[in-house]
Amino acid sequence: MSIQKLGFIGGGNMANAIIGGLIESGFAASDIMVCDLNEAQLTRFANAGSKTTTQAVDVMQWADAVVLAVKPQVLKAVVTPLAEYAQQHRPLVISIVAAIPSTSIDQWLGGNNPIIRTMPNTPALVKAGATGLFANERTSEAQQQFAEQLFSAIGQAVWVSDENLLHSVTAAAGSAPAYFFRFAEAMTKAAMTQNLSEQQARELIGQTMLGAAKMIMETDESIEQMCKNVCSPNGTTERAVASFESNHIDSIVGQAMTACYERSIELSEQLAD
Ligand SMILES: NC(=O)C1=CN([C@@H]2O[C@H](COP(=O)(O)OP(=O)(O)OC[C@H]3O[C@@H](n4cnc5c(N)ncnc54)[C@H](O)[C@@H]3O)[C@@H](O)[C@H]2O)C=CC1
Ligand SMILES: O=C(O)[C@@H]1CCC=N1
Repeated sequence: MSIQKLGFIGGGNMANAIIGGLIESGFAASDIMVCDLNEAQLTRFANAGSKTTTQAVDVMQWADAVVLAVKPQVLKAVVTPLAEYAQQHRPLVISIVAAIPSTSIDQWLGGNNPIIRTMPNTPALVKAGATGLFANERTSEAQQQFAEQLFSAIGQAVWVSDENLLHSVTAAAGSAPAYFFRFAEAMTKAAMTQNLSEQQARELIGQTMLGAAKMIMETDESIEQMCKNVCSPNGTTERAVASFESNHIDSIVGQAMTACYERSIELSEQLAD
């Protein structure tokens, strides 16, 4: 079965980022249907030319591929009533929901469903997302190719063969834009104490983060060496890096990512069946 019609159950922050990036990459808005209980959330999708509904069953009956994009805490209640439609229509199910394993989603949808679990992130909105993907054994090669094309259209798609690695992907990518935003916020505050305006700081810091990221993605130099290349002996950068080291930056970052990883496992243990 070819996949053309893409449905979303949940039209919030992450769905909006994915849909925005897909339309920007040329995906037809009219081939997208979004379901959300909050009609205000649906307006932006309708304005972009997508179909909208407040009934998840409409998506399940219409779409060739259904993206589950509600919060983990409500997923079971949302999908369980859709089992009969999943069994009849058997769309490809793509979950962006953190922590909930494909086995639980499959059980809640009546069994034997092709499911691809993903862990995307919000830079998808500007086609610079990073997404981890895992396919259960009922997905076809064509379905896996569709998912890869979908998430490659909005950034980098990385397959994992062990679904448990999606906990690690959550810590390293799914949640990680927040780490960089928080770091940029701290840099902006510091820059403003050094008399740059907030706009000047935003432009300089944003471009520097973008440039560093492009160097990581487009060169083969180690990240450690690229850091050393900035540190002129006895210069300015050495002082900044020394300050980071004396404040145990590796420990700070490691503790944060461990907290994220452990919360993902905790949610899985709490919510999976
Ligand atoms: N925000 C992010 O950066 C990322 C989020 N995710 C995952 O994406 C999922 C959604 O997260 P966000 O978009 O941030 O949350 P959100 O709260 O912005 O969006 C969730 C949407 O689901 C809607 N909803 C709730 N119950 C519904 C129902 N019964 N039928 C239809 N829609 C319903 C809500 O009205 C809301 O608009 C979560 O499972 C999260 O773990 C994954 C990767 C990144
Ligand atoms: O914070 C969360 O739970 C979601 C999943 C990854 C990013 N946001």
